[in-house]
Amino acid sequence: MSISTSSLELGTTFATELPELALPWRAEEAPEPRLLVLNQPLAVELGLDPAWLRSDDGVRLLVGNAVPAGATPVAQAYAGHQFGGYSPRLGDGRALLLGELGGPGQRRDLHLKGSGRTPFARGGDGRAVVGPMLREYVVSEAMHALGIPTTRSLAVVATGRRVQREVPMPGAVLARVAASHLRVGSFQLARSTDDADLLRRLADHAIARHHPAAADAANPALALFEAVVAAQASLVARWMLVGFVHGVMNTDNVTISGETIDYGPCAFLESFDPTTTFSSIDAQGRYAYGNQPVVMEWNLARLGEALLPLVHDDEAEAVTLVTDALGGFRRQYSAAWSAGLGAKLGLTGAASEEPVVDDLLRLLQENHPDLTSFFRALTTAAGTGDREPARSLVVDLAGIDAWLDRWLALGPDADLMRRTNPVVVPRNHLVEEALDAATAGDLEPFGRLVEAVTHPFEERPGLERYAEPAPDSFGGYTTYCGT
Ligand SMILES: Nc1ncnc2c1ncn2[C@@H]1O[C@H](COP(=O)(O)OP(=O)(O)OP(=O)(O)O)[C@@H](O)[C@H]1O
Repeated sequence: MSISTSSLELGTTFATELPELALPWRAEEAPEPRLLVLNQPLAVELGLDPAWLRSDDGVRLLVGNAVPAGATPVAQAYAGHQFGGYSPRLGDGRALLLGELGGPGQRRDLHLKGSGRTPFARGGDGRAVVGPMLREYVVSEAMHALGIPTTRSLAVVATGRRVQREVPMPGAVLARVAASHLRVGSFQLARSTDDADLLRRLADHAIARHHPAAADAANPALALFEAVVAAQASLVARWMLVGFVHGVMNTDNVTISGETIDYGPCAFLESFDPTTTFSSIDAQGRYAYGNQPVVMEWNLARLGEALLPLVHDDEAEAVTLVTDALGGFRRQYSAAWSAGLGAKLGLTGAASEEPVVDDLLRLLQENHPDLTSFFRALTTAAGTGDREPARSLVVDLAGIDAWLDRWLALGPDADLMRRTNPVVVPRNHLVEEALDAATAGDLEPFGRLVEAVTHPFEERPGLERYAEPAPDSFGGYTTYCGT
């Protein structure tokens, strides 16, 4: 494949269809760009030549120093509720949509994060630093490997610039790929302008790009809303099943596509405790693990409000229709959670609806075992009959023995459990260790971590430590990884 910056074609659908939400802008020049990590499989999937991306020319593209001919990089405008408070004007303060890869039906955004100040930067410096960008890289790729819809990470490039944080840190740009960067906040902004045509064009754009079946519905805007509700109910159930805590579920971090976006103060549960948060800026625990479904429902209500004028001319009727559609969230979330939990226990069909499934939650809440280890221990019990690994993780031995008797009597499918319960998730202490090393210039631990978390269902010799909880158990660990 022969490709260069000048021959790379990037679509401009968003910029041309929604100019009110797209501010043409250029990245800040990176003085000494250096590729830290390239996602070779993703590059190939996108039809990009990894060897070219590694070249000086490719790295200049990935850091924003060069723009392909015909491309129109834009900062995208959006609004959003952050920790419950409405910000009317957010937008990409430190990011740019370079353009779209692929044709109709398979368009994907190529986007830069950390590429310099834009008119949406407010007081920010427009920059990002190596640690958090590598963190987004490794966690998003882990999520993808776990089968959870997510934005993807194509590359992280060090800029060669020191960025002022608490102490000066090495700067970096993340090249991110997403089904799109349309957010609930994009609709909130469009609605706030009172420009009915803009709101309509945004909905049409979202339907064409993500939920094309809605175009043929009697009420396309309502069908779009229903499709986003369904996608997000499924997504949050998947987060909950692996113990993922997003950490900053503001409406500007909820996509219309149903992909997970923005890996800031996120982490995976270790000890099972629904009140767990990992973000020091979330003092109230608004975005705690156990709150995530209800927070997502709240965020979707904000999307429903934004769509009201498109749903029906009569506002009262529109509210009724949107409220009914939002009611689908709880049903769909519960169905996805129950089926997923059943699969984690190797149970399908009627067996997955047995009370033993829900009874496990009580056991988990009372004993706080490490979530990932516990389900792998159950996998062992189903496969070999060895109950000791599971027993070793709980205090209430009589309780677990009685529960194991009832569950094993249902004949759980150990193969299904092996495919469903990861051995490896990006545990916080391992991520921090790898990022600290990378920030100091040693990328080897990061490479090993990526290798482990992108094969989450494999028990591989030499990688045992990636399956182990932190030695001091991270139940109460709080971090905000900064930006
Ligand atoms: N250093 C910064 N300079 C300028 N703007 C910033 C900076 N950090 C964050 N922002 C802006 O603040 C808002 C909220 O930030 P948040 O951390 O949710 O987004 P992000 O991580 O930068 O990007 P994304 O949500 O696309 O992953 C966004 O509008 C973002 O562009």
